[in-house]
Amino acid sequence: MDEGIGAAAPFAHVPPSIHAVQLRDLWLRLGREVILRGVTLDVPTGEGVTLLGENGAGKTTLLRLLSSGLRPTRGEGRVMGFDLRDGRAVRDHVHLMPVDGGLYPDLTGAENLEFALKMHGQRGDVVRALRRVGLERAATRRVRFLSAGMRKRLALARAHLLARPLTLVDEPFANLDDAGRALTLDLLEDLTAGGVTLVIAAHEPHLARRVASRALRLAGGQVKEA
Ligand SMILES: Nc1ncnc2c1ncn2[C@@H]1O[C@H](COP(=O)(O)OP(=O)(O)OP(=O)(O)O)[C@@H](O)[C@H]1O
Repeated sequence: MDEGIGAAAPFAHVPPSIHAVQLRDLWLRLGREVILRGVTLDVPTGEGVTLLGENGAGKTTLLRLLSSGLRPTRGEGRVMGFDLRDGRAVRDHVHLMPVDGGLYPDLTGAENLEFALKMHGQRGDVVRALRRVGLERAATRRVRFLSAGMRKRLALARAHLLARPLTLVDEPFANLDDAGRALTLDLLEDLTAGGVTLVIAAHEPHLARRVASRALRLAGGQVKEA
């Protein structure tokens, strides 16, 4: 039995939405490049999705759009019932774990987690979270001195502490050893068991699909069932 981090917040204020993601003919242009070309997609709440696609297909871009880091050029989108253009509401309900972890390099491991909790007005057991990912010794070390795999573990601990209803994870298995991959699967499983909807961009479908069984492929700017 896994030791839970025990911080999953009740999201009683989340409006009932049977869909975690609803996109309608969504287009996105970045500079001269059109990355998304009319994406239409429904992801029911609680249904885990593995997002596949070649390098440069647009997976990270789509995750950034779903977390309101980018605005659609055309089309409509809602996440957890909120319009994608409503950045504040989206940020309150969606967590993106970027491929590099998106951590603050000059803060320690513990400070990164404490700061994330504070930003979201949440409480959580940071010491326990660090222990859960085997990073007790990183509590007082600045992130800039951690290895890529350690940063990944720390970012996972943060995603787990925050447990946003829609959690987007970009390449969670990259830079991890076997133990790290097993731990990642455990933590992601915990999230889904707690009702979190996961979208995982990954190049390892055999791993990602163990926790997010529906597979989608992004190619030519469009999303299709894989
Ligand atoms: N800020 C930007 N401005 C212009 N083009 C961008 C920007 N960010 C990404 N792109 C382009 O968008 C396309 C999709 O990139 P993205 O990072 O989303 O792909 P990906 O599927 O996540 O790739 P990978 O598997 O390599 O991580 C690429 O052609 C990339 O060059």
